[in-house]
Amino acid sequence: MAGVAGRLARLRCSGALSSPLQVTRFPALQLHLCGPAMRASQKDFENATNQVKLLKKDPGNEVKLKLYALYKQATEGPCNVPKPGVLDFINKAKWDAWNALGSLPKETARHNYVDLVASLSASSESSIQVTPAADRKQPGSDALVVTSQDGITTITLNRPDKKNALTTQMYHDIMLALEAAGKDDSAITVLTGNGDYYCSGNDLTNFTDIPPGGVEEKARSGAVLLRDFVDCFIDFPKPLVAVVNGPAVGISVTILGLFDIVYATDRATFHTPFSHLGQSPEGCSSYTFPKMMGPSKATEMLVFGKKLTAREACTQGLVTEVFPDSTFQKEVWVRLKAYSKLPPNAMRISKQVIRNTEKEKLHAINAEESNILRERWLSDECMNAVVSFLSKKAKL
Ligand SMILES: CCCCC/C=C/C(=O)SCCNC(=O)CCNC(=O)[C@H](O)C(C)(C)COP(=O)(O)OP(=O)(O)OC[C@H]1O[C@@H](n2cnc3c(N)ncnc32)[C@H](O)[C@@H]1OP(=O)(O)O
Repeated sequence: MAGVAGRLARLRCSGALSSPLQVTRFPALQLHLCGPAMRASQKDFENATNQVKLLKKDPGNEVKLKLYALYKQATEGPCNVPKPGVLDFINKAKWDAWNALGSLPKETARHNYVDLVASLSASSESSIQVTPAADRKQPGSDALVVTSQDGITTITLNRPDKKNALTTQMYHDIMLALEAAGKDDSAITVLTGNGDYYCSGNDLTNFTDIPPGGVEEKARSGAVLLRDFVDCFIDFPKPLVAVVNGPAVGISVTILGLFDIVYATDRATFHTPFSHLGQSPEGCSSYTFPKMMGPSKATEMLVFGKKLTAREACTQGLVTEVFPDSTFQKEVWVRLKAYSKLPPNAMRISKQVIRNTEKEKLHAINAEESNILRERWLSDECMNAVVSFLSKKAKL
């Protein structure tokens, strides 16, 4: 554990790569202002540092780095600490951002900080004032888009530049979206991705957001989140369809066993590299995969990380049907629109007849997989894999 703790200490990030609130957890953010402010007063600056803690929306890593750099410049002046080593990538990113401000005067930095926080607060306010269509509560960030049309509620993963990797916020938003979709007047619910990927699985930077309770607390809360997330798929009451628009990795693959239909473009691949990541299967795949494809094919995927093409996944029963990429969207949506016109109550009841017998078992398996993963997340094998990816040394 000492090795893990050491690496985690380097991974730990209080503003650059984690939640918005962590911007405020730098020791340096304890105020010790000196000198008069010329354009933004000391009071404005203090208010702004408090306002940052109240932002409702994660401003993203780039903005967090800017805030960090401006804060340091405003309170300490030009960067005056040694450059961190190349492997200490988080502190190096922070150092780079601060150092890039050169000899910017403290007063200007203070003013820019106040301006930046004001603009973030304004956009955060306007995003929660938007009245959602069809009385739907909108997700907490743009990373998830929920729409309803033609009797279909579509939940779209919308982080194409990150291959739709799932942030902690997105897990929560997907759960809320599923809860609402389960109760709305649509007949079918679809999960899909925006961009060239369907989803690259868990966002590995989630591991860098360590709470005050340390890595054990992080692993514990991660396991609770995972269990709750997968429970929503087990319990989803109406037909749930995955429109797999590109490659799928990790948890986005394992939960496919809980969908009622999986349509895939022939460009999609299905990859569960848990051993490579020092992790273990989740999403009830330790049960659904052997059941659908037999234990040995499931082992190739879940233990040895064999990546399946869409056609192979279809042969194994993980995918319902594969479509040529050029006609994928058109063919799939025509099909789904026709299905959505079928009597919704009959579809809902038929789904429940098919699925309900297994529900209790699936919940127990989900709880067990989540517990096992909690242990795995504390292992050196897992931490090494995450560090390798985040330091850009490894890709799947
Ligand atoms: C609480 C619930 C936990 C549930 C447990 C879940 C487990 C899992 O899901 S395990 C699977 C985790 N996923 C991965 O290990 C995938 C890691 N990503 C990759 O290996 C590659 O990015 C790729 C193969 C998915 C795509 O490679 P490529 O086409 O070369 O694209 P880039 O690597 O340049 O990616 C663009 C951009 O996106 C970032 N990114 C992609 N995937 C993730 C990810 N899973 N987590 C964090 N970031 C990811 C990537 O770092 C690039 O970012 P920039 O460098 O900033 O552009």
